[in-house]
Parts: sequence; C-alpha cells; structure tokens
Amino acid sequence: MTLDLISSARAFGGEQRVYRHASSATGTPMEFSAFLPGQALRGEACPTLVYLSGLTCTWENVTTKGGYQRMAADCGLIVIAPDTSPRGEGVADDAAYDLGQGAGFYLDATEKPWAPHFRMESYIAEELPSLLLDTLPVWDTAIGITGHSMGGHGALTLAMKHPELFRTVSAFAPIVNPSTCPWGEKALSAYLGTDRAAWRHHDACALVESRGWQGDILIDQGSADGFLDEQLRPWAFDEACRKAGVPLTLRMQGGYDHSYYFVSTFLADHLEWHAERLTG
Ligand SMILES: N[C@@H](CCC(=O)N[C@@H](CSC=O)C(=O)NCC(=O)O)C(=O)O
Repeated sequence: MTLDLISSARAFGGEQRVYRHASSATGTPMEFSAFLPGQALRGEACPTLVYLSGLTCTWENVTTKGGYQRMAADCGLIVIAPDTSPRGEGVADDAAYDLGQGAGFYLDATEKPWAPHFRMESYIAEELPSLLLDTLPVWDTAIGITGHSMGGHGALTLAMKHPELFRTVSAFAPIVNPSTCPWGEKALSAYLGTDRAAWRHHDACALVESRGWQGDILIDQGSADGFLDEQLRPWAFDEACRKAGVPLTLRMQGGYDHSYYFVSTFLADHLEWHAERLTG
C-alpha cells in the first residue's frame, strides 16, 4: 500500500509529518499525522504511541495543540494521530457533532447506513499498524495507545481487545461506560443496533471485568470538565478496575476542563509514562 506524504516540518530534531493513504478497512482515503524523532529519521526502530482523538477532531487537533513534540523527541517516541472516522461525500453522515463523520467511536459498525465505511476498529487495530510497520521504523513489540474523550474510549477498548498489539494504555477524560451515557447510547445504538449485549464488547467497564489488562493504566480527568457527570464518570471505571484487580491511577486534575488546554498540560507526562513501560 502506498503512503502519500502530504506535509513535513522539522521539529525538535525530528519531523512532524502528515500522510494520506487509501484504506481497505474504511474504503475511503484516510489521513494521519506522524511525529518521527531523530532516532526514527536515522532508521532506528522506535517505540510508538497512537493517540486517538475525540468527537469533531481530525489528526490536526492534537498535532497542532497537543504540544507533545518536544517530549516525543526526548523519549525517542514516534507519535501517530489518526482521523476519527471515514470521511467523504459517499460516506454516511449526521448533522449532529456526535454521530457520523468525526464520530466513528473506534468500532466496526454493523448497521445501515454506517456499516460499509465505519470500520474504525479494523482500521486502528489491523490496517494502520500493519501499514506503519511496513513503512516507518516502528518497534513492533513497543506500541502503546492513548486518547481523549471518545478517543480515550477507543484507546481503552482497543487495548483490552488487542493486548498483543497495544502493550500500554492511558487516557484523557475518556468515555468509560458508553452503554450508560448519552454520547455512547446514541452512537452504539446507531452503529451496532439496539441489542445491548453487543455493546459490552465496546465498553471499557465491561471489558476490564471480562478481559482484564496486562499492565497498569493511567487516566487524567479534569475536575471542571463540563462532561464529567453526564458523559464520563471515570469512577465507574475505577470501580471496575478494582473488581478486576487492574492497577489504575486516576488523577483528578483540579480546575481543568475538557479542552486541549487540559490535554496539552498532561500529554508530556503520558508520553514519558508510555516510553518508560515500552522500553523497560
Ligand atoms: N460541543 C462541542 C463538542 C465537541 C468537543 O468538545 N469535542 C472534543 C472532544 S469531546 C469527546 O470526544 C474535542 O476534542 N474538540 C476538539 C478541540 O480541538 O477542542 C461541539 O459542538 O463541537
């Protein structure tokens, strides 16, 4: 498969790039950003962190507002930021910001009109890693995943479903129990249908109890996040991890909201946390 380089800029001794490629998983063109530290430019295999973004985002939000490039360069970490859904004129969409294009929820839809293109689990957990391993100096046994909000949901659920691929996982203000919050109930019923048993395979609280996790987990959550009580409720995941015996560090960050001011404050911490575990 061919990767087209859309842009490249020198940063902290490495390069911030954007790629486009034809995706067989989604049947559409897909774009992602890739920060390559100096080590990667010299051809050394590097640990890699995949960052999944939230509702309404593309690769661009975290790449331009996350401020992670200095720490990625210091840790020798490749950082990949994919898009949040398939896009295009022939792709189903919804007028609301929390369904359709920009709101793929990192699962493979089974329902019309979403099923033909909304295959983000196959894209993130199969096609993209295979493409990265073929084209960039990604260290194959040192891939971690993180994400924000809907992307935090994607990071937690995909890690627990694909532990052989994703060795480390963390999240920022994740949706942890989509089966019981308005964003999740809307998306899961549209993409998967109304049988709630199918939703459990895409719910971090259910997955940690049924599958557990091979390591520890780090979550940062702002205490002034406007979505905290209605959509996020990280204490449900804290309780599920306790029951499953999975060590979770849930850091409630006083006064922080849901924005990229919050994400960018703590993203460097997460890069360092992943790099330590991926290379240790
Ligand atoms: N009310 C907003 C909702 C969109 C929003 O807040 N998106 C967040 C992620 S929310 C969960 O997945 C985000 O990351 N936005 C991009 C940014 O750069 O801040 C709306 O109507 O758009």
